[in-house]
Amino acid sequence: MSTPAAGTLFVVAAPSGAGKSTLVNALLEREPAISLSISHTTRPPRPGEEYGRHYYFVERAEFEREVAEGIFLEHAEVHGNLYGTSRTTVDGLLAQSRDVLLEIDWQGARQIRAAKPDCVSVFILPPSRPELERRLRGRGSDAPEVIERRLHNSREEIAHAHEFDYIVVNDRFEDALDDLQAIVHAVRLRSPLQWARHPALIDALLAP
Ligand SMILES: Nc1ncnc2c1ncn2[C@@H]1O[C@H](COP(=O)(O)OP(=O)(O)OP(=O)(O)O)[C@@H](O)[C@H]1O
Ligand SMILES: Nc1nc2c(ncn2[C@@H]2O[C@H](COP(=O)(O)O)[C@@H](O)[C@H]2O)c(=O)[nH]1
Repeated sequence: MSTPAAGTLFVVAAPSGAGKSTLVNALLEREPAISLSISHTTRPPRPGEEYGRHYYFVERAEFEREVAEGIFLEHAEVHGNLYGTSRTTVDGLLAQSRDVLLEIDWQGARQIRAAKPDCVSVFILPPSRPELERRLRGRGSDAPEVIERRLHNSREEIAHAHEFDYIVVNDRFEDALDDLQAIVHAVRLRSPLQWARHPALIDALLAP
């Protein structure tokens, strides 16, 4: 008997505040067959965030022990906190032919590409730097110094956009969501899309 095909691993990254989580949550409502991997992190929970639903919140010592035990498929330090993806969770879901989505940073995406070359990676861009800042501040979830750090780090994140298979601009939310869903459908149909790479927008977002 032949082995059933493994699911697809989707990787989504973005500079903080571009709207990645909001887009991914809306995509998962449209595509309930995709499982979201819940990461481990040493970041303290934001108001309303729950253990096991948004993240597995752990102390740094515990996270470092887990790294040493090899439980992570990828892990990275992002904005001063550690984040990691459980290997057994992802491999278990893929083996059950489930599609899995990882919301991770560019460093993690690089590690995933090396470990799982068949993964499909998507980078979300904001339409402009002022809009990215408006969204980060408007979210109201982070202290001013955390927002400054994330805005500063956004340049490095965006500088890696070209490493991703697809780039989606999150200007009008519904358009970006349609784009993300079109990518998922194209992957399922094994019919790669011709997709814009947005070099001028990337240059503008990286400009001093
Ligand atoms: N297209 C959009 N237009 C206007 N606001 C948006 C749009 N998409 C998302 N937002 C808002 O921007 C804010 C940041 O979104 P979100 O929390 O999803 O960002 P993120 O990229 O996941 O950030 P982080 O990586 O820090 O978690 C939220 O308040 C969200 O409602
Ligand atoms: N490499 C990884 N990056 C991750 C993971 N989970 C989340 N992230 C990224 O961290 C930043 C900040 O997230 P926040 O929830 O504190 O706003 C963001 O870019 C996430 O995508 C992970 O498991 N590995």
